[in-house]
Amino acid sequence: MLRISSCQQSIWALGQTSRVGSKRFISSGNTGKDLLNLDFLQPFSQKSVRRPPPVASSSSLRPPTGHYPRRGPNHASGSKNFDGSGRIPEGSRGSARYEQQQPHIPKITPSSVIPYFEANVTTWCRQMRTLKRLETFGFPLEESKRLLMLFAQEVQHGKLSGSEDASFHMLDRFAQTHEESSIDTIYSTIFFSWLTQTEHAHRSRIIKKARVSSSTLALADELMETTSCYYPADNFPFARTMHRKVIMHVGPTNSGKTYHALRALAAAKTGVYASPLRLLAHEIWERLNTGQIQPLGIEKDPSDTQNSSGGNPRWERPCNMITGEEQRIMGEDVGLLSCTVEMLGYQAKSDVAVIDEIQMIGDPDRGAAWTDAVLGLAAKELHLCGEETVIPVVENLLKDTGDELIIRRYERLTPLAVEEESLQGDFTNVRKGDCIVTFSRSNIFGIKKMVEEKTGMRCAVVYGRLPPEVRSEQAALFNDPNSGYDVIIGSDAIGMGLNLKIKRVVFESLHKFSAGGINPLSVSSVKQIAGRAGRYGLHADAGGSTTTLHAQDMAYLKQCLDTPYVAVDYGRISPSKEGLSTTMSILPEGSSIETAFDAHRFIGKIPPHLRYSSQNQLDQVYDVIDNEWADMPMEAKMLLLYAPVPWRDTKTVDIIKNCLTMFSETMSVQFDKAIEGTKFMSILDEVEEKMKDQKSTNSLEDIDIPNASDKLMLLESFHKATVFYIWMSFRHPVAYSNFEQVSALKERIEVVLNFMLDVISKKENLLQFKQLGGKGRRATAKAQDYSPRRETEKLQYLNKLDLQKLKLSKEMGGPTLKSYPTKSSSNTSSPKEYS
Ligand SMILES: Nc1ncnc2c1ncn2[C@@H]1O[C@H](COP(=O)(O)OP(=O)(O)OP(=O)(O)O)[C@@H](O)[C@H]1O
Repeated sequence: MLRISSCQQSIWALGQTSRVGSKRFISSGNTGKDLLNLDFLQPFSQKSVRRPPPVASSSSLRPPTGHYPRRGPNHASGSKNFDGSGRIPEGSRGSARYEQQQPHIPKITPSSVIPYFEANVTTWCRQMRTLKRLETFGFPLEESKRLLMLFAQEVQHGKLSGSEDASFHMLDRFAQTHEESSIDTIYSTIFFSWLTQTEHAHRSRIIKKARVSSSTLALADELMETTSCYYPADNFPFARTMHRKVIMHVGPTNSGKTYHALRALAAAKTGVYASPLRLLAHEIWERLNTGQIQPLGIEKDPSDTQNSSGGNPRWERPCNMITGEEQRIMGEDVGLLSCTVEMLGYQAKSDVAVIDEIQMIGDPDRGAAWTDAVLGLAAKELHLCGEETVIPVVENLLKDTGDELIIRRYERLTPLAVEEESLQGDFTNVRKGDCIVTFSRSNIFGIKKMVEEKTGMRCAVVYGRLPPEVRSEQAALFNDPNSGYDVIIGSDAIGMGLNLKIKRVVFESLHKFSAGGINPLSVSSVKQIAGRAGRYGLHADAGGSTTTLHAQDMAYLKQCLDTPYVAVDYGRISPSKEGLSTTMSILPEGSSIETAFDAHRFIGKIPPHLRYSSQNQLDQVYDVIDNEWADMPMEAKMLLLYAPVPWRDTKTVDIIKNCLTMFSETMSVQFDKAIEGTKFMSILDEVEEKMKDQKSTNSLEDIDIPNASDKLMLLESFHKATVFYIWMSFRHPVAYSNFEQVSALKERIEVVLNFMLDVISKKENLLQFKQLGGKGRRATAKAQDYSPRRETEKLQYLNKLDLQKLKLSKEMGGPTLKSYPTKSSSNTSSPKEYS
């Protein structure tokens, strides 16, 4: 636990000492263990009043006027056509693409919603977590008990389930697709909408029967008002002044969706490309600047020449780039911008905006950024590229904006064949142009070793923990026919964003470990990954194929490719920074960030086609921010919440904590001090020495790095720490003043990581090969040399290295105030981007 010094307290002078919120008491299941002995509920728990459910037509489900949800002051008049029905969307039964299977979640059919609601209300009201949650929101315990008792009584007497009331409280959400906590959430939001109903008779009854004070009712009203977001489109007044033309480009992977949207962008005077990945933002930025995207309406001309990047000089479009950690500014008056979706700004109008991978709107962790982008981009023409499955969610979002929606459907440009046979577990069947997909990091290196031994071909590797720069480099090696890297081994990170010359995708496995155990890959993931084979325009022999390593997986592969995409049931929404701050100001003093999020999740009304973002990834964040840095000012907490912090990586988090301590104590964060006591620099130096050895022998065979796998992992963590520092230096340039040095360090790590990827499969047996079906025959490894291009680059790098190290050690000594070429950063929000 970090100690908060007195100096820190004076900097974070909010005087917050007592914490009310804690997540510990919130248990996940309704097991009965957390039931309180709430005698006050006994009169109602025994007699469940059952009545036949009313038939709720979609029109009858419209919230009555004069009730919550309240609309913000900026509500656009064009949004009167919002349906607000809460009806169960077509195709919403199936598992959502990004959700875990939750077998313990009850199946509630539309016709059993009301019996379910009434029969289980007492259980919900009796749960310890229900009462405790109300307490963290500031409701007095005794009043909460009486309120819950009255609520249970009224529910059981059918007071909330007449057709008008059922629709007002949106009871049909019980029958929509569920995630783990949704039953609890739905009960809670119904409870609050009941509590804050405005009719005089209702209020008098509550005051009289539950003996609730007016301050408690006022608190409920205030919380309801600040946490409700029933008309999220209203949060973007700038876009609401426009009548936008929204064009959805939908179809399978490799069907040309993005191609058409990008042509419109390249022809626009002003425009923005929003990417799911840093890598992709970079790629599009480069392609626009170097004339590799043919602007719509501009034809090829026989007299056209090629620039050094292979682009057409007539098509070059100056474009800036902003991601969480990088800014490439070509000029102040440049009309185009490529950025990650979390870095979008909503204060400027443009002609064309492109949002890529729109189906990410359903992603539990990041989906809210896509929802904001769809609602908030003030573009005359908004292009959304992605899967067809997301159309209903977008349609629902746009009902509230009055925009025009055009849907363009595409077919795959090249055929994708499923091969008759698997590789029969034999790596000698691997061919040039294969991409082998596996889901653990150690498997990746094990397979690389096996393939290299058995076929003599070299393998590039791509997986999620690798920095995007290294992934790009590995992809370039695979795409370069002269590099010697003929095979690529990857995790599902290959599914998005890299242009790879894959001829065949081979699944080592179709199961992946994720929270909750080992689960089969979703249909959508299988299609997306397999679809990378035979990228249009990259192969002379157009078309690709897919298969599995093991025969037993073939049936599931075929089944997935034959199954239609599963619908995205709902989009995601997150409380805004401002919303959270207001909520914090209403909650009891010292409340945690987690309590503020909970208030939004468990009180506020949101439209039926949206859900709040998942809390899964925030657990570690709460641990650090709420427990260790409880006294940190709200603004600093919010910044940290959106910073690129790999919360599960304790090595990186330790460095980040050092940075935060330095920031709070001295307002000067020196990176060398933050990493003091770690092995990071010594490992980096050690590997760089090995690179020099390799330079003299020109062979990897004699390079021996003990515990290379562990060191690789540490270097990956080290890289993430540099990324965090650079990100913070954009927000606090004076305090995080080692920007240039840390950037140089980051580049060094990237080069070393690439080297390690080569070394590692040579020296370590990372896998039980039998498990992979290897026959144990050790083929003579062919000595592999680097391609001339790569070798020259490496020599140049090594020559620069000593110079750089010298400079770095001098410069890291003390605080230096540097100004950076491009620090716009009016937008410091949410770079939780994937890289
Ligand atoms: N009409 C076309 N003429 C030339 N090249 C095209 C055309 N359409 C698409 N391409 C090329 O085909 C490849 C796939 O296109 P694109 O990236 O637009 O597909 P996509 O449907 O967006 O797939 P993904 O979702 O996998 O990115 C790209 O390299 C693109 O430049």
